[in-house]
Amino acid sequence: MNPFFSLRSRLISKPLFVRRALYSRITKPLTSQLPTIYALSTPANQNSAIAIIRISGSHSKYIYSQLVCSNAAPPIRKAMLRNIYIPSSNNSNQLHHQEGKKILLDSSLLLYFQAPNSFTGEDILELHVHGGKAVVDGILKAIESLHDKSRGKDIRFALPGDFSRRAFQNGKFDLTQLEGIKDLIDSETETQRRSALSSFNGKNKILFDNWRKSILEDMAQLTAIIDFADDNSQEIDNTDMIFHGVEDNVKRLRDEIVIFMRKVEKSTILQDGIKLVLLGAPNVGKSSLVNSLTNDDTSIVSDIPGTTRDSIDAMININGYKVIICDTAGIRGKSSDKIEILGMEKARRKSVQSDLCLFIVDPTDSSKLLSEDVLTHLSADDFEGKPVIIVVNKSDLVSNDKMMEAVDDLQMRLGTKYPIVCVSCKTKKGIESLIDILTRDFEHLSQSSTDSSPIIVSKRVTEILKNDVLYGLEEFLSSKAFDNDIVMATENLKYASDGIAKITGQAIGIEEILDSVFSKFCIGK
Ligand SMILES: Nc1nc2c(ncn2[C@@H]2O[C@H](COP(=O)(O)OP(=O)(O)OP(=O)(O)O)[C@@H](O)[C@H]2O)c(=O)[nH]1
Repeated sequence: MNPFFSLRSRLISKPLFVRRALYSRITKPLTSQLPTIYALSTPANQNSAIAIIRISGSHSKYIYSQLVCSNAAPPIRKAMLRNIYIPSSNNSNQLHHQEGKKILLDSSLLLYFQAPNSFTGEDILELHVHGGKAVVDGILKAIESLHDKSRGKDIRFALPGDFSRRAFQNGKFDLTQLEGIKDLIDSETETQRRSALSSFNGKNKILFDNWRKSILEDMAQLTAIIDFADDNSQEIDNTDMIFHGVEDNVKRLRDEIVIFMRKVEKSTILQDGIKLVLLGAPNVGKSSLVNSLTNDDTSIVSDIPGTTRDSIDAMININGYKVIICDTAGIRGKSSDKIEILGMEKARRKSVQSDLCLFIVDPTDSSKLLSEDVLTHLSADDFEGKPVIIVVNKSDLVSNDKMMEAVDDLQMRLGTKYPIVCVSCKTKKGIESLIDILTRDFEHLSQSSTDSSPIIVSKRVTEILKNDVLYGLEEFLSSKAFDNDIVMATENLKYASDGIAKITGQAIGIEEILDSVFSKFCIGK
């Protein structure tokens, strides 16, 4: 028997493909047997003008009719203003409907989406209700009261990520797109939003699908070699050529994935935040600069040297970049104060671990422009190659000539290695130029610019890319070189292609993957 028989049969037995194909032909969602779910999709326990309750599943229309006390079908995809009442279908609520009196809960805007043309692929009802706690609780209770399993009305509160999970199960999105939606909701800055949007729009999905297609094509070629070898056929005498062709493809793909991973690595800085550390002698204006960049009073500013005795981290947004700015205790000469010594040591450590440093100097006293401590720190081995910007602060206190003198002096002692920016935290002069320089450095650090979106993928995706996809491709390349065992080599390619299937959610037995992905979503998503 051809050793590839089972391999080939496994290749064509992807249940999700089959399910997707089926889904495109029928309108009934694949999740139609599941309970109808509902949840508050906007933040809980907060008073707001509007709160949105989302309901998804086959009983959405029933819930609509019970809440609005009408047997007419809801208009599809049309906003409608309706009174929402406590449902009468349930015995306990009969009391509320004595003498035909309906109990009004709210007057709300409703939207109805009919399967399969909805986010989940199921019937969806959205209730845009007034955002008071009592209103929301009352309506959620009203929906809950409609659950009656004996009458086939299985209705339950949604678990975290339930709506997205249904969207996935009904083939509306793949996992990378849904992770993109989660990132979009979590995004705090413009660059995070842009990268999340490109995942959500399916940019990564297309890339991953193409990679998988390429591996499957290579596997098909190798399978053909085995088939012909089994038949003892002379028809393919150029098997070596095919093999080398596959090998070249795999090498190309491996290199492409390595470059992709590098870009992902650079882009993760956007999620975690760029670490920006401020250094300089006491009283040069480090805390004032933090406040100028953040436009608030994050740091304590005082004219007593040594006010900042420990490092202070603050998350700020500079031109759309998430930045963890660290105001340090400064670097100064000898001190006998234990806390000060610890603070300076921490400042050194922080600067070594940072992505970028700002060295702030004060031009008012040229004798203190660059202390020996600062020079020693800049030339330290563990600081080698660190991007640094020299900021000459307090420009409002010196004449233009004195400022130029200070800049010349700095260039003479430091060379042209570091950009020098003159600012005044008091008048804000030069702060915009500093932000421009910082933005260029951030672009460089994260390999992102307005024309090239950074790539952010989840930790789950990077781990599978590394441990399954790249591993499988590397193993293919080495097992092939080792003993030309095509069966073994092809199994390695299968391992890589299954890895991609796990990423997008096309793999067999993905329940545990789904649990791990959707548990990170919030309720109502
Ligand atoms: N005129 C003027 N004064 C400034 C400027 N920047 C800071 N200062 C003043 O300089 C003093 C020290 O400022 P800080 O921001 O506390 O300096 P620091 O470097 O954080 O000080 P340490 O916490 O001691 O390390 C304060 O009185 C500030 O108001 C500036 O651009 N112009």
